[in-house]
Amino acid sequence: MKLKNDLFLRALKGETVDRPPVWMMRQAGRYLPEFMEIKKKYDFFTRCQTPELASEITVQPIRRYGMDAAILFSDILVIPQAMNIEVQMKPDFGPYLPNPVRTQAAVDEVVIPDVHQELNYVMQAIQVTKEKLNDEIPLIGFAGSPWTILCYCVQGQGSKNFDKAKEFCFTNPSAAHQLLQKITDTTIAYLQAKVAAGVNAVQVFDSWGGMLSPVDYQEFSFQYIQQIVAALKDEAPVIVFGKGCWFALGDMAKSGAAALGVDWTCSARNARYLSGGNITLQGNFDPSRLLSRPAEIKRMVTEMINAFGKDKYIVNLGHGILPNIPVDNARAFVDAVKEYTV
Ligand SMILES: Cc1c2[nH]c(c1CCC(=O)O)Cc1[nH]c(c(CCC(=O)O)c1C)Cc1[nH]c(c(CCC(=O)O)c1C)Cc1[nH]c(c(C)c1CCC(=O)O)C2
Repeated sequence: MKLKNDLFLRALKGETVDRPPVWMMRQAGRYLPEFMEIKKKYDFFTRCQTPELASEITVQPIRRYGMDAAILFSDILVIPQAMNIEVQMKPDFGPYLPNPVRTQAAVDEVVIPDVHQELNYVMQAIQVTKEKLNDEIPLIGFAGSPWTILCYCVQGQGSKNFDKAKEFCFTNPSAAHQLLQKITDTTIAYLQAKVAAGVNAVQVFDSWGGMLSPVDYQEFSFQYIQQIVAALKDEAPVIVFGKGCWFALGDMAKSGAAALGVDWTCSARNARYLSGGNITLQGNFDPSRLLSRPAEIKRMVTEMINAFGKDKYIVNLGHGILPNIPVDNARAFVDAVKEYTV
């Protein structure tokens, strides 16, 4: 079915456009009052697991601002949860995994699930969301990178440096690679199922890739992302976003990905240079810059588009939107793109 607004998919193909498409990482979230209303009534995983709620939260930012793509409300941690690892979302704390995976025996206990069964609620949420979107705009599905998922599985919670996750990789690489491969196999099946259920593109979030040195990144992160891209690229366009991973843009550009995410510490010029100048890039507004006044946000967004160029470019933030962003500032970000003319 042809979408009424296919700007995002055209940018992923590298086609010439009048203006670049825009969406925001974590756009379905806590800066929206209508999201907070739902959050008051249902806990985190209930929101993820109830297709009616997940689809409603997904379309909330679209109704308010009219972005060019929607991203399914869910979380990267539904994968470890489906792999027999307990995951809790503690209010005002974040993810908490009471039994972190830190030994070979614990890795052996991790299962590769039947994603159609264990994560069937995600596929249902996709179908309901597609109905609500009514072929207006594309829907993005996502997963965490295997390294970023391992970070939570081993550390057991968020961390400034993920020291326990790194210690596990560096002292027991054989067990670490077995865990990474189990996560990779599950993620491939999961993303393939999401595409079959109706998502138009997928994004892999390597949120903690930048914690690794370039050499360790190859061993513990990139080779697994490469497997995911290779398995998915003929089924849907794949966006790879690695926070702090500017050093890997060259390898990522050759991976078969349709587009690469960039964070705000890398200039547009550098990102184009490092990625070879031919692949679509996505990013990279500093999420905290949405705290500037709306007029200044608009000016900076226009400058950002000029720096990346309107083609082969998707306007986004350099990481997820912060909960304390005023709703009118988020609107200024989206409107600046829609008002863009060369
Ligand atoms: C690392 C990571 C996680 N989850 C995710 C990542 C990768 C992206 C990134 O780096 O930001 C991905 C994610 N999580 C969520 C989405 C929704 C879709 C979207 O709008 O982008 C997406 C794409 C919902 C969520 N996931 C979570 C919330 C907030 C809690 C809540 O709603 O109760 C939302 C809206 C909880 C969550 N989930 C996670 C953390 C660290 C937290 C708590 C801290 C935080 O909120 O940022 C793990």
